[in-house]
Amino acid sequence: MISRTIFRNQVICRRFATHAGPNTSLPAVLHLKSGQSFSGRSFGAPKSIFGETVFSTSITSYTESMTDPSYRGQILVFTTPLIGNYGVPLNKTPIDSQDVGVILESEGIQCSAVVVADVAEKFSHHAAVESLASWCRRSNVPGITGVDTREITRLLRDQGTTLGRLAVGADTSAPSPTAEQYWDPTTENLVDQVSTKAPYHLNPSGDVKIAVLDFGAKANILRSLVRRNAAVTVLPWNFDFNAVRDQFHGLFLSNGPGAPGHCMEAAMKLRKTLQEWDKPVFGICMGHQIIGMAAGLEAYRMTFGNRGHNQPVLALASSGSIKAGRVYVTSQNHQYALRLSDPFPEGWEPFFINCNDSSVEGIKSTAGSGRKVWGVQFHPESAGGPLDTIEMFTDFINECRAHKLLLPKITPVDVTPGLKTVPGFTVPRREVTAVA
Ligand SMILES: NC(=O)CC[C@H](N)C(=O)O
Repeated sequence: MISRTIFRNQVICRRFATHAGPNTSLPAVLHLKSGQSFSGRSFGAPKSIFGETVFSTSITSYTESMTDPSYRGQILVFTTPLIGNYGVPLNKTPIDSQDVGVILESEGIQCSAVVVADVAEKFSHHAAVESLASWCRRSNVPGITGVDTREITRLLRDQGTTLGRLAVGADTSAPSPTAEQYWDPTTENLVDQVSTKAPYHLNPSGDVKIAVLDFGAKANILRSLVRRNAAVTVLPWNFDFNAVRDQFHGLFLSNGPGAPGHCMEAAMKLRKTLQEWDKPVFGICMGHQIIGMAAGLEAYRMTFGNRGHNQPVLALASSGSIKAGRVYVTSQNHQYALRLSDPFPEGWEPFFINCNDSSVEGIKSTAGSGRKVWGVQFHPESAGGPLDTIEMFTDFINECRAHKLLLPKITPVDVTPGLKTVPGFTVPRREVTAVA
């Protein structure tokens, strides 16, 4: 049985692999605003683009990263050298109550371009239907292969996230762009481009009603709520939640692309919600930054940002499945963070801190505040990445179930059973700045 399945997959892969290789006929050049240029070959769409050049250290899940709406406007450099070797799956599922309509993180590729050391021309995976090059071509997204991604990453790691241009074909013989020509995606409200335009429902027969403010929600966040039997209503990012809040048992704020400052309007509406509504609120990444801004904290642009699936965070407080003193390995993709203020706004406390750069990784309402509100900078839903903190979704749903509904709690799974807590362990304060 197993060998027959392997044989069938090999036949399928060979069939697709024969006509799915990269378009190696065109030259491509990645220019950085800091002055460096890297020459390689084009694959995917034969077009040139501007964007913000960022690197991710994730070793798997290029399909999930590329469809994550938080990568909107970014030229994504993969530090893993061989990308594309398991191809790309069909991004559709039959709609049923437990489903959110896609296999990947959104309907299509969200990043502006991809940069890889060595794009795989042949791919092998039972669910793959096409190559990375073919998917990029079909999606009108350019890629460059054959460049030294170690060198690019070392530059970005020293000077910080840098604006870039991927020039393809005839554009490669044009001079590098001038500083004024580079387009900075963070000057635009990218959230408005990716958020749903109209409210929609998932799993309407679920027993707890959750509103999701969609700043560019990854599908696995919606899946993680639906799988815990939530009835989910997804609302546009600037929807007036206060007008409908009585219909819901909890509010969730999603991840999203670009600068959080563009969403100040949402933060001000949330401030009113938090003053007048006592039900649970949970936010991830952009959602966490908006909760922080509503609480009175400042969101600032980091020099480097964190993108990868191996970011260690230390829990500073216990809450639900999270134990103070434990280090959790997390999936991350962000450029902005909340500033650690001293004192913290009244009624709030830091929840997690990053073990590498000491940035704020989570905040929560204090026990005495009368509220249950948490935000985390990392991605508990991962896709891809480790599931160390996945039970934070169970914690949120349980708080919503307990709040006046009096439904029984779901038992969380201990996903890190072997981990010991280290009472009193703190991360030394480190300053991370760009090399001049
Ligand atoms: N994944 C996210 O939600 C990212 C939030 C925000 N765009 C940042 O870069 O920090």
